[in-house]
Amino acid sequence: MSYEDLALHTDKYQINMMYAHWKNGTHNNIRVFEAFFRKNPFKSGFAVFAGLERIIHYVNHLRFNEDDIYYLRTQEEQYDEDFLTELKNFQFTGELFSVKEGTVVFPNEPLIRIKCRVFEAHLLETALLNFMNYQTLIATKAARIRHIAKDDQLMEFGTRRAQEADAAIWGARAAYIAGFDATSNMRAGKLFGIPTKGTHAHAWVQDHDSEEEAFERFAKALPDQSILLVDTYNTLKSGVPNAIKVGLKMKEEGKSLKGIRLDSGDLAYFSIQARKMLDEAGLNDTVIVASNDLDDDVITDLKSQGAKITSWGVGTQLITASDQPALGGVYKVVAKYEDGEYVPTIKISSNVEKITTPGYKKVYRIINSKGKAEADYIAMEDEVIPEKDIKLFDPIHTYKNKVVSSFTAEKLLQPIYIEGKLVYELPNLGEIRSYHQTQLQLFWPQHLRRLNPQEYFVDLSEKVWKTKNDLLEKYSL
Ligand SMILES: Nc1ncnc2c1ncn2[C@@H]1O[C@H](COP(=O)(O)OP(=O)(O)OP(=O)(O)O)[C@@H](O)[C@H]1O
Ligand SMILES: O=P(O)(O)OC[C@H]1O[C@H](OP(=O)(O)OP(=O)(O)O)[C@H](O)[C@@H]1O
Ligand SMILES: O=C(O)c1cccnc1
Repeated sequence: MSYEDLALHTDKYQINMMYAHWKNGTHNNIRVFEAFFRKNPFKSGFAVFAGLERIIHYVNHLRFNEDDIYYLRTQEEQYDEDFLTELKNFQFTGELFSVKEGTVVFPNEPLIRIKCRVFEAHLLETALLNFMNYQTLIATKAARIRHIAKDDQLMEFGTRRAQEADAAIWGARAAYIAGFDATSNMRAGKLFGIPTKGTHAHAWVQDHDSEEEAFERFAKALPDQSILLVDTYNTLKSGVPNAIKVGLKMKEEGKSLKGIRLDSGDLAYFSIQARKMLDEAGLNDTVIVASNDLDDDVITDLKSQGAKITSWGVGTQLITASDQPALGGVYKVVAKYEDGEYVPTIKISSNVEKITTPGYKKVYRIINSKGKAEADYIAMEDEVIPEKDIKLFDPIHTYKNKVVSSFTAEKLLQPIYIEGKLVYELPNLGEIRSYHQTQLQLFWPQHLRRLNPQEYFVDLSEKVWKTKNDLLEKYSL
């Protein structure tokens, strides 16, 4: 893959803060920032973390080139030349921890933690959130679709409606992580190794004198991908009968018609009728593929109507996350590193949800003796958590608590960069996809269901909880 120069892929206020720090001589102060989101998207009970690989590409290639420096000079004459020289020598020198792609994650837990010079931390914020927010959103939407599609085939068809080229390919990758089987985007296939699949468009049928001829020629050219689009003229009166004629000829030649695709009309009714017609003709192995503005809601409904569709092409609604077009992930400072110590900092808000959780922290997934996740548990980085009898309590209603006696505590944040050096071995996409499946096994179905899922708890250690409350008290006016 070729890498773009993304140093200026940031908000101007980040460069302004970098400048002001530099001017005041505070740019080398070490700070800890965390990226997290406050609310699950799509009223889901969870999200699926994605975006780390792109973040790693970004950090690895994070340099200001001559053009960038020239541009900055033209934009702000107050930027001192020595500051621009400092930018020329910029590289990430800090520490970055992250959860792995494919991890099932929840609101208000750190997904990425950065400890570095404040100068670097500011520059990274915008790009890092841009990648994490979009890819996590699409992976979560894809997981919801996979959840209801069960074992059916899912194909990602979104490129033509995606918010430009980057969204198309990284969205295809996020969808694959969360359980889609293939993408129609050949570039995504090439870059990431995602299996590619495709049928044909109406234009193919319209380009021939008859629908039957169109089907025959397509099937002859590509017997292994013979999925015929049957709705150009009349689905049940011409499309399906013509596909059956071709299917029977293929059968005589020892081949098989792989499928038909429905792309309009009542997909439940058409699929039920088409299934009958195909079965009566002995084409029991020919599958029915559907497309047309599908999403998890429509697929759920179609299944409840007994639709005979076993393969789904999903485009627009997935790639644009149309029922919630953004994940509100944020990046907040949580600690200052001063005189060898981490000093927790807090952001107070009248909106309780927006109050941050202070401190240089780590997060564990507490897994009980039955192999199920009980809660996530946020502790200070230097805290030693109990080996048994861990007390989990609701941070607001602390009387709601329980003790889990026997458990394993899995660390969610993995070291990615230490002192600016990449220490993480990037898994391949297949490994990420399988890891996501094993993640889902950890959770009870009530947390994973699509509608009104039960909340999964993200709890604080007593030390973190006390630190937060002490700071709240200190700053309460
Ligand atoms: N039986 C069904 N139950 C619920 N939703 C359905 C059913 N059949 C199709 N749909 C969905 O209803 C919507 C129909 O949209 P629309 O009216 O644009 O499609 P259409 O009638 O097939 O026309 P077009 O040719 O413009 O695609 C699509 O999202 C489709 O997936
Ligand atoms: O509906 P989506 O989930 O985005 O899936 C991709 C859609 O793209 C194609 O349609 P096309 O671009 O030719 O337009 P049309 O079928 O809407 O006319 C295809 O036939 C699907 O309907
Ligand atoms: O292969 C297909 O059928 C396809 C691909 C992209 C968009 N619509 C359909």
